[in-house]
This record gives sequence, structure tokens and C-alpha cells, in this order.
Amino acid sequence: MSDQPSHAPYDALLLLSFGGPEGPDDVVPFLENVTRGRGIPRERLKEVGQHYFLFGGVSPINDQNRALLSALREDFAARGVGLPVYWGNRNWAPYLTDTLRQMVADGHRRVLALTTSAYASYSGCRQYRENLADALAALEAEGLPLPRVDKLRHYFNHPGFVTPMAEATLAALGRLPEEVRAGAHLAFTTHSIPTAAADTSGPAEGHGDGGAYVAEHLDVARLVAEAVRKETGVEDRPWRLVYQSRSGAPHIPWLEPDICDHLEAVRAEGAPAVVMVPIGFVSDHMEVKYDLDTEAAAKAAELGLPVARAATVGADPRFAAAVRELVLERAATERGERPERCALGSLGPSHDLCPVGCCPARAPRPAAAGADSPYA
Ligand SMILES: CC1=C(CCC(=O)O)c2cc3nc(cc4[nH]c(cc5[nH]c(cc1n2)c(C)c5CCC(=O)O)c(CCC(=O)O)c4C)C(CCC(=O)O)=C3C
Ligand SMILES: [Fe+2]
Repeated sequence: MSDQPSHAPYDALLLLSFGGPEGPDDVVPFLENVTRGRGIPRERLKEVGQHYFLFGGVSPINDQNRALLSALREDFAARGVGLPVYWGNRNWAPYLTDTLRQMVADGHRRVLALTTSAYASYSGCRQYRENLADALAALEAEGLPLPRVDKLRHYFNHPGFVTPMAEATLAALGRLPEEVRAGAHLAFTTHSIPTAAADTSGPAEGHGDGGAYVAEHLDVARLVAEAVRKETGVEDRPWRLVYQSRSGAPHIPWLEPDICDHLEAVRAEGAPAVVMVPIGFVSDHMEVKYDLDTEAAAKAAELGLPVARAATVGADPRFAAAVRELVLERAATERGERPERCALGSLGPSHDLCPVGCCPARAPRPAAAGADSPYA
């Protein structure tokens, strides 16, 4: 028997994220990177630039990724998993292509990628796979040896993601005035996307109303609502999945209702308070700090509606441990073993390899780490 490490055949983990500006001079070039070719109205861009300037031109996402990197390295070291962890982004330094080039220079040829998006969708999955294909094409053009890159399965229903989120929801409830806690509604939020993108999210056989994107979020919302019911004993607490951060032109349908409209509606129905639970996000980045903590909080204040916002998983050690489990699970699968595939809820563990037709792009482009990858 060979004594191969449990992470074989992988030799490195890549944390693949969105990226964000680190100072005022970065804001406009960052937004140009994000929106290149995506047809976002100029007015919206100006407005979003203001969100970043309000925070000194610094997105919280980079420090959050640094914290997650540290948590992953600590967890791996404590468990004897000798897999180095790298970090690269889609839209800002450290850029994915530079990171992948460094990984190749360091001798890595079999890379597993963890994205900071837990769910299926074009923006949260295939677009990262397109970024990987672009980076591989750049290395190929430089005559470098190409690593094989795989992507970890979606982790929205892993207990290491759901349990901290449920705990954070209870903590947020605890921050509301005592007299409104029992009656407080839960508003689970995620990024709005065009309904056409939602309907085609996930594998082709699941396409239809809301697709995998909405189904996956509803499963997590149900799990968290159920955990809160068990802990608080409140049987009929109203909850709903709502959306935030819409950015497209008004004539294109995006997922609704928006969190601010939802706050208004439940206020009118007599809700005494709302806990906003950003299940769609992995860290308290700008979409959370501005769109919820600033904009939606101001809306709630105007309505005289007490609100609290639950923390995202961030660098929670349970999330880092979940990533380790998922890495070891995938490694075992790649070695031909049949590891246990942990998942809560009704959907079961997500696929390891995105099939052809999964989360299609409007304009087809090469995407790596899926069944339709032009790379090995
Ligand atoms: C599903 C989804 C996630 C969750 C999954 C994931 O995390 O990947 C996400 C995350 C994020 N989105 C972010 C920022 C932005 N997203 C934009 C635009 C868009 N997002 C979309 C979707 C998503 N976005 C879509 C369909 C667009 C329209 C244009 C397009 O089709 O591409 C724009 C352009 C301006 C605007 O808002 O209009 C910005 C600045 C940041 C960084 C925050 C920070 O700096 O802390 C993060 C983590
Ligand atoms: Fe976004």
C-alpha cells in the first residue's frame, strides 16, 4: 500500500473570489473590470462607485478573504493536511492569472478551486469557470505547462455553511428589542439576478421557474427557519426569500421582491420587526455592508421598523473545516473511492463536475473545470 497523502491527487487549493478596491483610486478601474461587456447603465455605475467611496474606496471583501485564507491554513495545519492555499480574484489584485502562474512556477499541476459563491448561477459558478479558462489560455500563450483545475461542489447545504448561518440568525434575533423578538419576521436575502439567468441556473434538467439558484436558496432558508423554530419555540414565524443589489436595466426582469420593498410590505401588514439573513453571501462584503446595513437599514428606520442583520459565515472555523472535508471528499472521489458526501436539506450533495449546459452564458465562451472544458 502506498502512503499517499489524503489530499492526493491534488497538490494545491485555490481560493477564487470576486476582488474589490483597496483605496479610492481603485474604485473606477475595479468597476470597469466588473462591468466590461455586461451592459450595466452608467447611472448605476456612478451610484455603486458612491457606495465604495462611502467606505473610503475600500471593499471589505479583500480582508475577509485574507481572514478566510488564514482560517483555512490553520485548519489544514491542525489536521495534517499539507495542501498549500493560494488566492486569486476575478476583478482585482491578486488577479487569478497571476496566481495561477505562480502556482505553476511553484510546481503545482493538479489544482482544486474553492469559489466564494455557495450556489449555482452564471455569476456564481460558470463565470468563475470562464475566468479559469481565460487564465489557462493566458498561461498557454506564455508557453507554460498547464495545471489541471477542478472546482469544488456547491456548498450551500453543507452543515459548515448552514449551522453558522442559523446561529447568526439567532444572535441577530437576540439583538432586537425583547418585546418584538417572538413576532419578528425572517427575510432571507441573496443577490438578485435576471430571471432568465435564474431559470437556466444549474444542470439543464432542473431548468425552469427560478432554476437551481432559487431552489438552493429556498432549501437553505427552510433549514435556517427550522433551526430558529426549534431554538425559539415560535411555531409560525413568517419568513421569505427576497433579493437585493439589482443592477440591470429596468426593462429586464430580475428576481423580486427587493428587500426594501419587502420591508415596506411587511411593515404595512403589521410585522413588529425583521431579521435580515444574507444567506446568498459568504462574507460581510460591500453588498452586505451597503445594500443591507446602509440602504435597507435606512429604509427600515424610515418605516419605524426594528431590524437586525445576521452575520455571514466569513472565516468561521466551522466553515474552514467544511472546506477541508469537501477537499478530502473530492480528492477521495478522484482516487476512485466512494466517500461520504455530507449535505443537509432536500436537494442532496451538488454535482462535482458541472455538466454541459449548466448555468449557460448568454454568449457562449470557453469554461474550465466542467464537462464542457476545453482543458483536461
Ligand atoms: C449572484 C451574484 C453574486 C453572489 C455570488 C458571488 O459572490 O460571486 C455576486 C457577488 C458580488 N458582486 C459584487 C460586486 C458587484 N456586482 C455587480 C454586478 C452584478 N452582480 C451579479 C450577481 C452576483 N454578484 C450580477 C448578475 C450583476 C450584473 C452584471 C453582471 O452580470 O456581471 C457589480 C456592478 C455594479 C452593480 O452593482 O450594478 C458590482 C460592483 C461583489 C463584491 C462586493 C465587494 O466589493 O465587497 C460580490 C461578492
Ligand atoms: Fe455582483
